[in-house]
Amino acid sequence: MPQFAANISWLYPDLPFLDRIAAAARDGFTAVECTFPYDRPLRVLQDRLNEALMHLVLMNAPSGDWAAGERGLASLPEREADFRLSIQLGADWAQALACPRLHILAGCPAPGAHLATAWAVYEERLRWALEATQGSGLTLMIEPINAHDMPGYLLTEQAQAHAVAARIGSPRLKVQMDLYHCQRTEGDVLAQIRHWLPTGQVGHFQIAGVPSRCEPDQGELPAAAALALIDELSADTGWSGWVGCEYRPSRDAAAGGTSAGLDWLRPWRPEATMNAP
Ligand SMILES: O=C(O)C(=O)[C@H](O)CO
Ligand SMILES: [Mg+2]
Repeated sequence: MPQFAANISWLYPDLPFLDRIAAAARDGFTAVECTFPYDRPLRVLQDRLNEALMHLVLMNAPSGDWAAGERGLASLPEREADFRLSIQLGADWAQALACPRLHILAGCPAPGAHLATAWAVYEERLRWALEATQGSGLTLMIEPINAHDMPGYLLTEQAQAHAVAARIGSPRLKVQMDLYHCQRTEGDVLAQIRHWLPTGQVGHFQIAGVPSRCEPDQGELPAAAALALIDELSADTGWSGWVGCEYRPSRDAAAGGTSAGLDWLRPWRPEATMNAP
């Protein structure tokens, strides 16, 4: 059975960030993931995770000036010093939170930038990050992201990410396969899962409906078939990661919010106590 993590940067939007951990626990999750936890007190975050008996399984390294349009620093030649600091900070937080996976966003090269240089810088930076975090137990993640949501983002296709991971060749560098981005960019998501999961280079899945990015069963993503395939291939290959629920709930608080929209998850967690009716 796939294991599911609630992405608390996206789910439970009607609650304060820290309260989303307990809300996810009430809905039967045993793990959460998030994007950027850095503006909350680390100690409080640790306490909330411990109180809810919740694992944090994925977070992002700081990714530059988000408000100014930056989406990671890893491929930006002029941001080397800031990139290194972001990895050090992200790794420190991940370790303090016992989070085993740290996503490093590739970044959006400036319009007109020399792309071959951006790719070379990206690979060199990932190698540096692996070296800098050696002995930490952290797995570093790279994620192809679709160009509708993140115009100009360097890494958009599964094959690009897998080629980078294969060239670098570290068991601590894995691909974060977000089925929402994959379906939007490349389509044919079942064939993509069947092709890439057995490589051993997929370290995490995420899921959302396409194109709305709401509950996974809304829209064109074959969510049930995708989860069944992950289940089947996990049994064949021994894959044992998480599926992050990274979507924007379609129901507001008055309509039951995130919890009421979790019906799609019910077949996959028969043992869990879920608040959803
Ligand atoms: O946007 C996504 O899909 C992600 O998973 C990243 O964390 C970007 O924040
Ligand atoms: Mg994602």
